[in-house]
Amino acid sequence: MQHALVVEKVEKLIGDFEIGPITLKLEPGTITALVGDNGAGKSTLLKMIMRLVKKDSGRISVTGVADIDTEEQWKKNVSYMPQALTGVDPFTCQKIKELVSRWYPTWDESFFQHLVQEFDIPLGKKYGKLSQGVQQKLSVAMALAKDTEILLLDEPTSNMDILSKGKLMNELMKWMERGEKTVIVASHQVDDIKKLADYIAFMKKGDYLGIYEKEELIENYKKYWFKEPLPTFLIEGEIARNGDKVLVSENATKTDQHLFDEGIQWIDQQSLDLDEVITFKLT
Ligand SMILES: Nc1ncnc2c1ncn2[C@@H]1O[C@H](COP(=O)(O)OP(=O)(O)OP(=O)(O)O)[C@@H](O)[C@H]1O
Repeated sequence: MQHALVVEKVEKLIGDFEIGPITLKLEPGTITALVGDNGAGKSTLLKMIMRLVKKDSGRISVTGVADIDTEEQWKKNVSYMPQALTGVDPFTCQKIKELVSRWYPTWDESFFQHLVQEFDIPLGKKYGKLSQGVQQKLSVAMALAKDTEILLLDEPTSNMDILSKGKLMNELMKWMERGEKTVIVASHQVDDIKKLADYIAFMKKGDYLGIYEKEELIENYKKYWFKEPLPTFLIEGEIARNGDKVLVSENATKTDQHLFDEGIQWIDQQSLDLDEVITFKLT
């Protein structure tokens, strides 16, 4: 399988804060949510992929090309929506769009105009005068209109209202159907992750905890209820207990087998919600 984006053993030291090593191999046609606590290193990873921050070691390659030499080649393949645009406050949205779009040979003007309508973006207004939510709408509209194969989104909906978030989800899903698109989205929004992500990659305090298929991850985490108190020894897969009759597992297959072997019967069993899974992963 040809991966669309490969991040291999990437490391970065910021002061005494270590990020990585991070290894991610992303298949075309997938959305990966990058999830972690504040300051975990998610934005820094996206910036390293975007070459805005220099990595100390490791390799980042796109569609099998280890070193894309020119800016031009890079821009054909990758677009990035940062948390905030800097240095553009005095410019109108229209001007910013003109400055950005000319660099992208794949720029889709009619799609951009569709997003302007959909999100009600005031093209004639100065960026610095817009609310943060509207600034995000412009950023995301430009990122999608670049129509590159790889798209990196850093907290795209953190300031958006509920209606706009929903619209963006739908636009992004439709956008994925345009071709072999590969997306990484750094997000704290569980609803977005639930709806969009095929994979979830976790970071915690600079450490990379791995990448998981979302459905598989949800299936693995289960809560069990028992009639009788549990034995004191650790059950395989166990990660938490509430009292002595409720157990949480991160590997339901192993837990089921162990309980069966020990002749312990549960009275109820339930999958965890994604926000609970994320909480367990990051604590
Ligand atoms: N330019 C910089 N100078 C100094 N420290 C930095 C710089 N950029 C990032 N850091 C530090 O690196 C760490 C990772 O920051 P980063 O912004 O990548 O985290 P994050 O996971 O995106 O956080 P959040 O969820 O809050 O956006 C933090 O401790 C941050 O303070």
